[in-house]
Amino acid sequence: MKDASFVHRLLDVIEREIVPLTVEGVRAGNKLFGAAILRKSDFSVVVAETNNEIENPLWHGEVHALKRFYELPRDARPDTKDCLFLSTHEPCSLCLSAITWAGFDNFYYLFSHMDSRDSFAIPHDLKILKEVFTLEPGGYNSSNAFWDGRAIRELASALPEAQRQAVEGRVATLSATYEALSRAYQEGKAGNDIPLG
Ligand SMILES: Nc1nc2[nH]cnc2c(=O)[nH]1
Repeated sequence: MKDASFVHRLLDVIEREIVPLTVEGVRAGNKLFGAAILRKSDFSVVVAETNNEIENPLWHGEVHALKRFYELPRDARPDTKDCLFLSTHEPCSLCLSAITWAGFDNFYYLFSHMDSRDSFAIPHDLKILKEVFTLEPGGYNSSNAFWDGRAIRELASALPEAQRQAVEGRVATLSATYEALSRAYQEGKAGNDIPLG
């Protein structure tokens, strides 16, 4: 079981490292997705990034973080097996593949594919899984030969009740932050040159 301090550290990274980048990214017209790569040894952040689809529709938050990661000099870049992959939203099919090809054995995310569709009005992740891979929501193999993918709230649900509630309180605050980012993105997206907006 992952302890409460681990869960809080992931939320800290989202709040302090990813959200500020995403505020800027959304202001520029990008979606609200973000990601970070942390060292397993001390949970320090190697890179944090945010979605940059207005530059390139492949620069999803996760892929953009991987791009930055591989731009680091080799001696400043830990092996992916020694890293945690953190994503604000459950990785889409593109990002699941990128995380796999980069050699991570894990990822953690805050919001689910269904949240992306229902709370953030971005249906494409689930639609691509259904149309291209014939997968229903929750239908991909979240524990497989390559990695274990876990929702932060699933980790929280295994904690003692008071600790679970403390995590849920922080998740509620973050949800409000992301709802505001979502409104800003949706209001401005008509003029953006993003194929699946
Ligand atoms: N997880 C995730 N899903 C997306 N769907 C569209 N863009 C993104 C992104 O950057 N991350």
